[in-house]
Amino acid sequence: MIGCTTWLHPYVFYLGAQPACKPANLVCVGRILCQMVPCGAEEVDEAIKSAHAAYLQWRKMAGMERARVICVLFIKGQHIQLPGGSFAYTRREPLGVCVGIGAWNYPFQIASWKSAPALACGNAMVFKPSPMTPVTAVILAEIYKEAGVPDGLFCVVQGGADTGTLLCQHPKVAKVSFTGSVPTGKKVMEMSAKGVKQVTLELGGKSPLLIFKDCELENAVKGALMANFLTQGEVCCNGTRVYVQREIMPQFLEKVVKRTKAIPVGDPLLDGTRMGALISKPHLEKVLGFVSQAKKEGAKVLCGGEPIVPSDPNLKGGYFMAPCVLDNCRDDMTCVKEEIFGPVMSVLPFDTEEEVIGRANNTTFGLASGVFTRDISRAHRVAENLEAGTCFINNYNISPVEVPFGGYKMSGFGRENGQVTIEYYSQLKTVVVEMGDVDSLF
Ligand SMILES: NC(=O)c1ccc[n+]([C@@H]2O[C@H](COP(=O)([O-])OP(=O)(O)OC[C@H]3O[C@@H](n4cnc5c(N)ncnc54)[C@H](O)[C@@H]3O)[C@@H](O)[C@H]2O)c1
Ligand SMILES: CCCCC=O
Repeated sequence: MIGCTTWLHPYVFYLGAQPACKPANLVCVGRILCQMVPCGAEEVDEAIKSAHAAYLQWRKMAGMERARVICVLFIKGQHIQLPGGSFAYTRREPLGVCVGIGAWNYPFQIASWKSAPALACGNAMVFKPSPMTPVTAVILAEIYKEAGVPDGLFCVVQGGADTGTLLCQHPKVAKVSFTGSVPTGKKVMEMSAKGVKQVTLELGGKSPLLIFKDCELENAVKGALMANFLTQGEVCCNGTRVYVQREIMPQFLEKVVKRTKAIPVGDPLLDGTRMGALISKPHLEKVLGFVSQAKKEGAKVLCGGEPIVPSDPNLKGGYFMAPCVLDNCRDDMTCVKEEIFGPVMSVLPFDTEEEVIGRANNTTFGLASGVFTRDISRAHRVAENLEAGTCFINNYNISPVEVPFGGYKMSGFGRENGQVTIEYYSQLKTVVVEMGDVDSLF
């Protein structure tokens, strides 16, 4: 393990049932997966120092040399011609030791999306996974080690808010890339500002999905399911406010409810399963609380919204719930305004394009959005007018690693994935070269 600081003890981690992160030999949920000790000031300092020592060697390596252990994107500067044959050029240089702090819902991807470009640009990274999902970042450290990444360059520290705070406040840290909720993101930004550290914030969302009457309805229904129920609905960019043009609402609801009721919920290691358990008991209770609140505010539950105890005795301790579709929703309801982060779809009618764009943008979030229509002009017009970092046209939740991902408004700033990531893990040095004599004023 490369400089991988992982201790065993008091932190107790329960196994959720996320297909992406679940070890293959464990099928039970609600049981202890592992126990770890949160890192304190001494361990955090040790990890940052070891990352810094590795960085001093790594930063000197050419992109081609780094490419032997990590697939390096083309990192290049510019040449700028000046009068009299003089010129300037720019170099993209690394920032130093970067910190990555991750959420629990995409633990391996978040660790990879942050560390791979950071290392490719010549930085070191100290990564803190969520205390709910501490294991996969350690596996990533082992993968890097096997690939030939130098010792100390990628360090994993375990812990929660206190450890995260120590990382953000450490004077040797040049940048913090954070994925998590808006309230924690604000704290991270505040702490980083004190040390004038660069920040990338990948925060929460409450994204709109607009379904026009001229859409291909089967695709729109499938898209709405992808936008709401992928990974138990625990996805930041989910399109949980589903606006459907009034004329097609009955057909849409009939199809969406039929498909939702048929989603196989259970053991994510089985091929046929399409939805696992939620991450924890408190989170399940929070999501169910949103459903109760929605009912009190006038929403109608068309299906799901209640806990499920699967028939398999191995799954009895798990935090399963039936995916839920809410009808009769209004823009002022809690379920429509707040991020639920569970399998709950809120459906709302609309009449005109102008009206729905105004309603879709009436939120402090701006992570993603989607539109289903056969009208190509409308599709691009809507994409332009929605205030969000991503707009999916005639599909939803397609996020390949080549494509930039990130938010507008309170969903954050900076981008992950794609070529543009280089800008967020490097700084620009300008070198000015005089080819003649110095024309001095003095
Ligand atoms: N935009 C994105 O790319 C993206 C991706 C995944 C998840 N998310 C968001 O993440 C949230 C769910 O994740 P969560 O519950 O783990 O979020 P969270 O904000 O509670 O925690 C995120 C991380 O921050 C750490 N942390 C907590 N307090 C801290 C502090 N004071 N200083 C430094 N670090 C601190 C946590 O230990 C954890 O590692 C949702 O809002 C979801 O939308 C966003
Ligand atoms: C595209 C997946 C981003 C992760 C959000 O929760």
